[in-house]
Amino acid sequence: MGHRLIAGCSDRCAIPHGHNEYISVTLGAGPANPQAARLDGQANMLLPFAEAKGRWHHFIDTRMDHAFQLGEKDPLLQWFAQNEPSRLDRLVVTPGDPTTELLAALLMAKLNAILKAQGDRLTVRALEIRETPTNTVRLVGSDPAPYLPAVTRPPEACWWHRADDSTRD
Ligand SMILES: Nc1nc2c(c(=O)[nH]1)N=C([C@H](O)[C@H](O)COP(=O)(O)OP(=O)(O)OP(=O)(O)O)CN2
Repeated sequence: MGHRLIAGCSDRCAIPHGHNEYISVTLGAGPANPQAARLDGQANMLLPFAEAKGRWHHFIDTRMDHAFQLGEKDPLLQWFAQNEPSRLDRLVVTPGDPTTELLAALLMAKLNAILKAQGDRLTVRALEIRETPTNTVRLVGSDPAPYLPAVTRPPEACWWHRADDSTRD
């Protein structure tokens, strides 16, 4: 992925640069029906691994991999809108700078929305982003709300609360 941080980190961080980020997710039995966590003595799967991973991997592989993460006030957004509008869908637009902390919270919200749309059979227990070998952010639990910046628009107008593949509004 690529990104830049313009709100006060450092000159170095304000130059567009990239990281090979690794995102790890821990899932548990879903909240919809805790009884459903008991294995049935036959197939003995909460959900086939392929099904549990498929939707999320599709989002990560098609929308996060090689994306350019920009804060919603970054003037580079306007540049893409004017000069390369066909690439707008390759942007991940964030409320404020796209730090690792923020991305962890946004992606936890996105995964919550996706799992809910898949029937609440699984729930997030933790999400970790390793940005570099020396920088890792790990959110434990399933509620990113305490970390998400306050935004004035309703949840459905925020891509991270929608179960679709959007990464901007
Ligand atoms: N709290 C945060 N601080 C910083 C973040 C962040 O997401 N959250 N991000 C950055 C930049 O992305 C920067 O590119 C990475 O930081 P840095 O540690 O300087 O990266 P290095 O690969 O140079 O790490 P070294 O261990 O120093 O080699 C900055 N800060």
